Amino acid sequence: MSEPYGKAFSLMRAEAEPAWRAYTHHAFVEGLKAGTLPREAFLHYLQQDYVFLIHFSRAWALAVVKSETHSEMLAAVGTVNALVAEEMQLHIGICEAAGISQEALFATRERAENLAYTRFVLEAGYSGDLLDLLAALAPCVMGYGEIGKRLTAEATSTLYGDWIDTYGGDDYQAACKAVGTLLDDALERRLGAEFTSSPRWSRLCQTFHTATELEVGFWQMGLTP
Ligand SMILES: Cc1ncc(C[n+]2csc(CCO)c2C)c(N)n1
Repeated sequence: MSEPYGKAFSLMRAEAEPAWRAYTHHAFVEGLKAGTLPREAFLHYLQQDYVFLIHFSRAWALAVVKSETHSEMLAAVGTVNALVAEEMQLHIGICEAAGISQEALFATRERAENLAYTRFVLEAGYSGDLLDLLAALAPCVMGYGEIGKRLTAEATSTLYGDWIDTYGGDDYQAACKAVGTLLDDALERRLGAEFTSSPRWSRLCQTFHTATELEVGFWQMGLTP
């Protein structure tokens, strides 16, 4: 399928090249695929990502605040729940197995690349509407969906299999589709069916592009514990 996560996402992704490819094919990702990523880098990334998820949960909670319909609220609240109940749980589990306690995880000092990304997303939501916020959130959700799907098919090692299964699995792929539908519907509701002709479109694509670059920075941070 050429638009597995909806129409707007496909258009925004095309506008964000080559940053999109740098994000989804980063050396960190290729290391997960081949099992060559040093364990130390992976655990460092997971600890930072735990802090990232705390702020991302806040951003998705803001999407509930910025919703204008019940179905928008349902989609946003479903993501808040998936984040807090499942994704953060994955990090806690893997870190605990590696001897990093939940207290240590919570006390992780946030790296600047991490802080820049989540505060950029929150600011997009604070000063804008649901569209500005979703444009900043989409690269994270769909990027990991693409990476998970590709690595499920191409991985040559089982070392990072739990991580790959989480994002390549049916549940997560369904969540990406749901966010794609939320984005398409929210755009149509606010800007009309021809949303790419709206004067707001280029700014939304710019927000998506910046968030994509911040994802590249996050992977790069992961490689430098
Ligand atoms: C740097 C970074 N980017 C994206 C994700 C993936 N992710 C974060 S929130 C969310 C949506 C709800 O599941 C998803 C998929 C991550 N973990 N870390």
